[in-house]
Amino acid sequence: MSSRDLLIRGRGITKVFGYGAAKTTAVDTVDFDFHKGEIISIVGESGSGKTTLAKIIMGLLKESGGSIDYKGQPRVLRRHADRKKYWKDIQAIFQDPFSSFNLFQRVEKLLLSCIRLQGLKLTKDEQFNKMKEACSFVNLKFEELYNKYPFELSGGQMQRLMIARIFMLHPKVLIADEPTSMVDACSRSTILDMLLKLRDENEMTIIFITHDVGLAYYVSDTIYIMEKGQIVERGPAEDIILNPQHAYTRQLISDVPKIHTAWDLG
Ligand SMILES: Nc1ncnc2c1ncn2[C@@H]1O[C@H](COP(=O)(O)OP(=O)(O)OP(=O)(O)O)[C@@H](O)[C@H]1O
Repeated sequence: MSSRDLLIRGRGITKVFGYGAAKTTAVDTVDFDFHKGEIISIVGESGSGKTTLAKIIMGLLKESGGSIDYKGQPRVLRRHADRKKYWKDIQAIFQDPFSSFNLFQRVEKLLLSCIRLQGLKLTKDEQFNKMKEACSFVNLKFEELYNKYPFELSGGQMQRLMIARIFMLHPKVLIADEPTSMVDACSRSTILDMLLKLRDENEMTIIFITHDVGLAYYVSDTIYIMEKGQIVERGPAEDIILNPQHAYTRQLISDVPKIHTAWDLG
């Protein structure tokens, strides 16, 4: 991919929590280059710093050191207006869908807020059709969700609803932090296929945050392996999985049975 397509570039990103003996370096001098339409997975065990890095990219946490460029310019998130503009382009789906929604806002209000965020002026009928279209994209029936509160939905329905929001918002970048943690294997591949379809339709950049090397191999163009806050290996998904160079990558892969051979259920 040419440097022309470079969308987000991070250099020396570091995040330190706490002070003195209680100090934790959650993210340690991380460099990254994410391109338009690229699917990236950041893979590592629990506590390796993936979510902290995702929150920094998202602009929800301030880095202790390093710099991020967005579309070739230093990213500035000082004023509310800067953040609002950035969040029009970059959206996230987090592990726990219940933490992402206002639980006292009905489903239709939640979807309507996406239409407002885009600044669209639509008639009631057009609004209804847009919400219906977004729900059917993720195999949800809008009529069945109408008038319901998020806490009345299952975890899987909530995760689909989050993707429906992304469908409506058309962000340039999506950060998906374990987006299929609440669904069974079958719904899992449906959700992944939905996200890949969005990438194909919108040239969206997707950053998957996961501990699952198999998922990373299945969906990504590029894999970053993260251990104890550092990126220990990065490269095309095929190279990383089929020809891992770092001992930690080899260990992650060996924990997944038969990642690149057919499953033998006999
Ligand atoms: N707000 C915080 N205050 C103090 N320490 C934190 C905070 N958030 C994260 N940490 C610490 O930073 C380290 C990295 O945590 P992080 O949640 O980024 O890891 P992770 O790889 O996303 O883990 P998981 O897969 O379990 O979500 C951990 O040691 C964690 O305890």
